[in-house]
Amino acid sequence: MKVIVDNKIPYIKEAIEALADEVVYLPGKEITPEVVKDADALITRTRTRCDRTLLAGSKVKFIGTATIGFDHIDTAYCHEAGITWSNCPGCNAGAVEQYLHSSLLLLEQEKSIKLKDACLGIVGVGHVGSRIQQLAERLGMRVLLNDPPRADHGEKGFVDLRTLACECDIITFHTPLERSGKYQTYHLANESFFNQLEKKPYIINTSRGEVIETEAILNALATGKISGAIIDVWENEPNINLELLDKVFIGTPHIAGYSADGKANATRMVLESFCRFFGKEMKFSIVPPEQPHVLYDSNENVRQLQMYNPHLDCEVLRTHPETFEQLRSEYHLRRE
Ligand SMILES: NC(=O)c1ccc[n+]([C@@H]2O[C@H](COP(=O)([O-])OP(=O)(O)OC[C@H]3O[C@@H](n4cnc5c(N)ncnc54)[C@H](O)[C@@H]3O)[C@@H](O)[C@H]2O)c1
Ligand SMILES: O=C(O)[C@H](O)[C@H](O)COP(=O)(O)O
Repeated sequence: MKVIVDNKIPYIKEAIEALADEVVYLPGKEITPEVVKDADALITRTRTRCDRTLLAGSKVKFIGTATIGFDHIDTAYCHEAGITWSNCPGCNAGAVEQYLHSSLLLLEQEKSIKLKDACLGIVGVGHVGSRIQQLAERLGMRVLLNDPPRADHGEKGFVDLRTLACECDIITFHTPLERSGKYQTYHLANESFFNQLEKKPYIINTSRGEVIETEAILNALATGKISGAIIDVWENEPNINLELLDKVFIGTPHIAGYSADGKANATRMVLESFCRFFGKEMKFSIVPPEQPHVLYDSNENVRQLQMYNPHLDCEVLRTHPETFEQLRSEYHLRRE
């Protein structure tokens, strides 16, 4: 069996080489139709678009993406072509929670937002959003939740986006990228959304860049409809809008989910799916490296920012925005 593996998936080598006859490691962008033609399986990340162009005429039967998001997989085409695919739900939700926690503390320390008096709006309350809800409640914030698919399933406790727009001091996006349909999220935050905002909130996006319309958020920043933004995901990565990078409070190169713990979860989960599909025994143990010995501060907030301060990632990106993809692929995976 031949498997193509994205060469930036950590902790996978020993396990996959024990499971497959031939393993080819490549950068995500170099996984081409030529390469996948005689492969049985792909283990990818978000950097490989898996669609008809890549897969037509190939032997591929299984695609596992070692990520939460799967908007890079054309699931309708996979269904049509009889290709089974899987993602890793929740694998790096803890890392995104860490990113949000540090970001909220920085808003309090540097932008004079009193978290205990503030209202946080969460758009999309799935694996990540639910953790952010619990985090915000621990921080003493008032929380409003928006999740139309869950509300339509009869679940209680959700409000519409307009209510979030009217009442929130901070609004954070955690939806999948849906380009069309009843629950479209493509450009969910557009001109009309920003026009509804009443409290000049801060906007946070760690979901997918296309959930926020770049021109609309730039306009909202310029006209003071929002007080600022924290942006980890961008339209058109890696060629991001430099004016937006310049204007945001914090801008990072799509690394909110980049913890060693989250990456190990992803690798383990993708291998488990692979084994389930091919009927192989799961003999591997994928764990992140041991925690480094660091003397952490006894104050909880200081310790949180000591463990992860997104300003540092922002500084590097602002200095060299042209290295967006390199900053990601060479990222020093942090610990949760
Ligand atoms: N920046 C990063 O490094 C990073 C890391 C992890 C996940 N992500 C992204 O974060 C997003 C959330 O991940 P998750 O694991 O929580 O996904 P999830 O599927 O568990 O949850 C998404 C939630 O959004 C809801 N939703 C769908 N359409 C909606 C709409 N139109 N309006 C409001 N809510 C809607 C769903 O009902 C669901 O509850 C995804 O886009 C994922 O790709 C980014
Ligand atoms: O969807 C996800 O899990 C995240 O966006 C993740 O951080 C993307 O990871 P990558 O494709 O860069 O490995």
